[in-house]
Amino acid sequence: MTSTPKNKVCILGSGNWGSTAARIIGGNVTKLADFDNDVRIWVYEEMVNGRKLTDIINTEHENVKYLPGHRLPENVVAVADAAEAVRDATHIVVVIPHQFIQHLLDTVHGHTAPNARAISLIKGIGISSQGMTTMTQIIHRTLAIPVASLSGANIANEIAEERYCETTIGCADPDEAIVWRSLFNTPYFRVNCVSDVIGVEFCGALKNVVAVGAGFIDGLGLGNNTKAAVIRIGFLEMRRLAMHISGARIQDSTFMESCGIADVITTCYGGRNRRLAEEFVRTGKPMHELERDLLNGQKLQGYLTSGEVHAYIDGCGVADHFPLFTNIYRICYEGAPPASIFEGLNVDFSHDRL
Ligand SMILES: NC(=O)c1ccc[n+]([C@@H]2O[C@H](COP(=O)([O-])OP(=O)(O)OC[C@H]3O[C@@H](n4cnc5c(N)ncnc54)[C@H](O)[C@@H]3O)[C@@H](O)[C@H]2O)c1
Ligand SMILES: O=P(O)(O)OC[C@H](O)CO
Repeated sequence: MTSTPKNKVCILGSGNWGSTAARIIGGNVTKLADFDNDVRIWVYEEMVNGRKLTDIINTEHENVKYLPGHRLPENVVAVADAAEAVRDATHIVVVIPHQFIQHLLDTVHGHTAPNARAISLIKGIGISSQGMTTMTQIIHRTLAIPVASLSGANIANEIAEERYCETTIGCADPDEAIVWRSLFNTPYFRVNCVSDVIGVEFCGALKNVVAVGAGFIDGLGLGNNTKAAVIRIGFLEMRRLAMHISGARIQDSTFMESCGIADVITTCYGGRNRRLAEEFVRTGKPMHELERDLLNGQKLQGYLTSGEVHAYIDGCGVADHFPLFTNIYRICYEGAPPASIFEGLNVDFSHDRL
C-alpha cells in the first residue's frame, strides 16, 4: 500500500520577517501530521564575518544578520539555490522585499511541483502595462499556481519575542485557508482568515507610504495629534486607491482587520519606514543612502511604493484625489520641503464607499 506523500513547506526569503516566519512555521509543522518536518528556507547568499550565511544558519541555527538573538528550529534548513528550495514543495511562502520578486520568480519558474500553492507575505506592489499589480497577481501570473496573502500589524522583531499580535490571511479557497492558518497560527500570532486576497495585500503595501508620512511628522517634531491626522488621511487614501484599482473585488471589512487599521498604527509608530523617514527629515540624506547606512542589509519598501503609487495615480490623472500620497512622493523624490506634507489635505472622502 502506498501512503500519500506529505506536504512540504519552502520559504523563499530569509530577511527579518522571513526568518521570523521560519521560526513559526518550523515549530508548527512538527505538530501537523500531514506536513513533512523539514522546512527549506531560501537564503540570498552572502558572506557574514567570512562565512556563508547558509552555513551559519545550518550550524548555529540563527540568522545572525537579519534576526540576531533568536534561534531557528533545527528542522529549518537553509538553501542557497531557489530552484532547489522549491522542488517538491507543496506550500511556498514568499517573503522577500518586493523589488526583487520578479527575478526570484523567474529563477524558480519551471521548478515548482504541479500541486504547489503559495502565500505572499510581501508588502509592496508592482506597476505593469496592466496598471498596478499586487504580489499575488505577479506570483500567479509567473508560476500559474493558487496564491494567498498574509499581512498584519506585524513588526517581525516583536513577533520573534513571541509578543501577542494578530495577522490576516487572504485566501479565496476556505479549505486552503485552514491549511495556511495551521502553518502560521500560534498562541502569540493569531491568524484571522478572510477571502479578500488583494484587499489584504493593498493594505500591507500602501500602509508603508503612510509610514513614510508619519516619519516626516516625527522628523518635524510635530507630535501626536498631527501624526494621528496623517494616519487618518493616509488610511482613507489607502482605501480610496485600493477601491479605485480593484473596486468591487475588495471588501471594506478588510480595512478593519489586522492588515488594515492595526498595521497602519503599528507601522506609523514602530516600523523601519517610519524611522528612516524621520532620519530623512533630520539629516537631509536621501532614503537609499539612509537604508544602506542604517539598516545593515534590511530593505525599505515605503519610499519605493510611494514612487510606484505616484506613477499610477499620475498616469491615471487622479493624483488630485490623493494629496497626502502626492506630497509624500514630492518630498521623497522632488526635493519638496517636509512641511509641504500638509498642502491640499482638504479632500472630501465622504462619498467613498463605507
Ligand atoms: N521585517 C518586518 O517587520 C516585516 C513585517 C511584515 C512584512 N514585512 C515584509 O516582508 C518582506 C520581506 O522583508 P524582510 O523584513 O523579511 O527583509 P529584510 O528587509 O529584513 O531583508 C532584506 C532581504 O533581502 C535579501 N536580498 C538582498 N538583495 C537581494 C536580491 N538582489 N534578491 C533577493 N533578495 C535580496 C537579503 O538577503 C535579505 O534577506 C517585505 O516586503 C517587508 O515589507 C516585513
Ligand atoms: O519595518 P517596516 O516599516 O518595514 O514595517 C514592518 C511591518 O510591515 C509592520 O507591520
